[in-house]
Amino acid sequence: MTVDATGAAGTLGEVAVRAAGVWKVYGGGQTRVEALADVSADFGKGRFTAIMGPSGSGKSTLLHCLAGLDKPSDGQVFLGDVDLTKLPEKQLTHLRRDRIGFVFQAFNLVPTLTALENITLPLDLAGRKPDQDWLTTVIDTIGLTDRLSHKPAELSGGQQQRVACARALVSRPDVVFADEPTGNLDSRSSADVLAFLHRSVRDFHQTVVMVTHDPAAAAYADRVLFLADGTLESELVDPTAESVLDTMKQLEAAGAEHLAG
Ligand SMILES: Nc1ncnc2c1ncn2[C@@H]1O[C@H](COP(=O)(O)OP(=O)(O)OP(=O)(O)O)[C@@H](O)[C@H]1O
Repeated sequence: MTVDATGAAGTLGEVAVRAAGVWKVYGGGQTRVEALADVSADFGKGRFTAIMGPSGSGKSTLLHCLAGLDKPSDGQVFLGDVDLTKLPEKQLTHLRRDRIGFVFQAFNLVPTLTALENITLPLDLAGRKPDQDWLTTVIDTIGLTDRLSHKPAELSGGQQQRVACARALVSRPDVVFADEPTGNLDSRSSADVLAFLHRSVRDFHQTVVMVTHDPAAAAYADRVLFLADGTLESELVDPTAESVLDTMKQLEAAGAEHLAG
């Protein structure tokens, strides 16, 4: 299925990232796995998109290809009008550093640095000065002003993940890619992190693409794409936890029927 929704709820907007006929094939012969099979999708600028699907359906592979962390076997990925699949590794590294933010399930903070130093690390590495107004806005929004001098080990999991989100946003990237950002968190901390990502989109026009297993997490997004066996099977605009759950059940039932048939 080709999904061509450049924005949610019928608003046609600019495209931040585009997958065009993306394939990712591992192995060959009897061990050949089509992790992605001809996936095409647009991810609107200033939108929050969730990617869902059963285990092994290709979610992480798609996220990694979209973020330039992995090369598709075939097809193209555009960040704005730059084709990531054509970029030499060095330019790709610079582009990831300057234009993309990442949030992973394991918070990946540097243990010897304070929360503030972790947040500004991407800019320090790039030799850039933070935009003070934006830095203050991000820090105010994550709600950790009184914890900035703490090391990661002195913060809860939810607080560490909010620091990781702030780090992803500090350079005002074109897109933040989040891979199961709430996978290690309890429901209260998950809600804090998701509310922050949601606010970064709604109030600050950032763009977020998030892989999740959790229907409640997906409900924070403007739009949910559902993968099954490496292909896009379905899409929901303005999702609720209930509508996401229903769609997942339908896809699972269709998958079971397909296997039985
Ligand atoms: N490096 C690899 N070599 C071989 N097969 C791989 C590799 N990486 C992923 N795969 C396969 O590609 C398919 C998609 O994997 P992927 O990790 O993208 O799925 P996922 O939907 O993110 O799964 P999960 O929800 O369990 O994390 C799976 O069948 C997986 O076994």
